[in-house]
Amino acid sequence: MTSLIARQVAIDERLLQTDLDVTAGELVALVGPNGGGKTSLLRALARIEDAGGKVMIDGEEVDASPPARRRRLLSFLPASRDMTWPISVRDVIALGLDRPDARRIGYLIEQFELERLAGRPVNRLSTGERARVLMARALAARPIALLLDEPMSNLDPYWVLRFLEQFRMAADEGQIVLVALHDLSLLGRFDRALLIADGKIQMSEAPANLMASERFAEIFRIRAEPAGGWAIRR
Ligand SMILES: Nc1ncnc2c1ncn2[C@@H]1O[C@H](COP(=O)(O)OP(=O)(O)OP(=O)(O)O)[C@@H](O)[C@H]1O
Repeated sequence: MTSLIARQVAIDERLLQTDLDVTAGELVALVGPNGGGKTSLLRALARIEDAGGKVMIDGEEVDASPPARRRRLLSFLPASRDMTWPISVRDVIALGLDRPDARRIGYLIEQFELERLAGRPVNRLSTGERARVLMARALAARPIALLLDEPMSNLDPYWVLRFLEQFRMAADEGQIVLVALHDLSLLGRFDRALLIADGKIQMSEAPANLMASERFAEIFRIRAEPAGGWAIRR
């Protein structure tokens, strides 16, 4: 079974030594308070930062893979939507590929409804539009593992649902999908949720169990309201 296996990854003062197993087909959410370590964990898994330990994807050690292979193993979507270069939408998506593939780019432009914007420089898009372009780029090479940092933070409700649909499709097609997010109302759409705080994975549970737990409320400093939603826990 295709999986991502991380052993003893750590970043000084930000991420304690962490082991993690994620199986293809599983949609996994990563939640936690601000500064808890979500981005640090994703960056450690993507080997963007020197995090020690090792990360294996589908049995291959990421550190030992040449750049072109690494692009097939994983893609990391950063939380920032900043893009200052005047590169066209089509060309930004192409950056996710090793070699030109007009069909693949056309498919992604269609999936993310970017036809009208395809020739426009990305620095002249709205934030949500840029989020769609960056997601298309992250998917372009059909990487085995998708490591996505707050991909839905700037999206309208339609696009939140469309992104969730894309993630489910990716998982169903055998990709590994790990998504950091803050919107707890979306957690129920995931198969498993990891709660990270103080640089440590504190819990790994089915979302409903996680949200019903005392530890979850304590770490987030919120409590569930009887009528739905959340209140500050004092
Ligand atoms: N470049 C950096 N250098 C040093 N410390 C950092 C750096 N980036 C983040 N940190 C610290 O590492 C810890 C974890 O940060 P991280 O960005 O991983 O959290 P997060 O869970 O993604 O937070 P948020 O929800 O605010 O995006 C925080 O205490 C933060 O202050």
